[in-house]
Amino acid sequence: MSAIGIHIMGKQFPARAGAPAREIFRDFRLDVAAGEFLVLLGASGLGKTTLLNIIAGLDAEYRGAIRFAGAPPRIAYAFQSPRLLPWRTVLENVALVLPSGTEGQEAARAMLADVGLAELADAYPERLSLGQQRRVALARAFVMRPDLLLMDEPFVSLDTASARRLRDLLRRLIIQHPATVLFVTHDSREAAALASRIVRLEGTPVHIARDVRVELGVTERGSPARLQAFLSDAGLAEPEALSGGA
Ligand SMILES: Nc1ncnc2c1ncn2[C@@H]1O[C@H](COP(=O)(O)OP(=O)(O)OP(=O)(O)O)[C@@H](O)[C@H]1O
Repeated sequence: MSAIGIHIMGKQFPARAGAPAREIFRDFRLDVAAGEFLVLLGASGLGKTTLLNIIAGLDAEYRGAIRFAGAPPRIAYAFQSPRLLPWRTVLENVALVLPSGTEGQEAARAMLADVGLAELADAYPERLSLGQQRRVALARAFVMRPDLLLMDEPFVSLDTASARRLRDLLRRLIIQHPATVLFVTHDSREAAALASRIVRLEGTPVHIARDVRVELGVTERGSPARLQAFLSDAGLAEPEALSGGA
């Protein structure tokens, strides 16, 4: 697990294709405690993916620093789309992130069983539904035993029931394999269903509008009415219904 200190003094994107230059972050600070399940909630286009990319080390074009307590963490990143390699089987897609050899294959097979896909190990991704592909992406993230798990809207575009099943699966996986999680979504009910802490981001440049601890039990997290009540009390309620709601 991993404690993280984020300080982005400046991050801009230059003008492109008619869009003006944009300052995404200016003197932005966020500390994340080890073992926290932190959901970053915010509207589309705000800079949430940019923040994950900076933390992951994929985007180094910013001023500031990301500090990790202790040894550099093992980071897994679940992207918005599952990003499976179509020419590799499901098993190979999961084993890809592990050293080659029998042990890796066995670990990948066990993780596929954990996400309920043992029978599809030898299938190719094109045969899988979007929900199944997202399960493979979860397996690929967890099989490397990450200290820090970055998740960028990993359940977007799923129907309500599939999104709920995947959230239940994610909660179970986190209990089995504890990690610090930074999870991006624009869906406040999804945030309340999963988070130990919700940080709502707003504005350009981005600032923290709300920073709320979530202390709901498993039963409460499964109740849309209870989640809605929590969100209203916390000042996080959305005016409109959102896709993939809890
Ligand atoms: N490489 C780039 N060059 C120029 N602008 C970019 C680039 N990447 C992102 N942007 C712009 O920066 C802003 C933030 O993008 P980002 O993808 O981080 O937002 P987001 O909050 O994750 O949105 P979404 O929920 O839609 O994914 C957007 O306006 C986007 O168009």
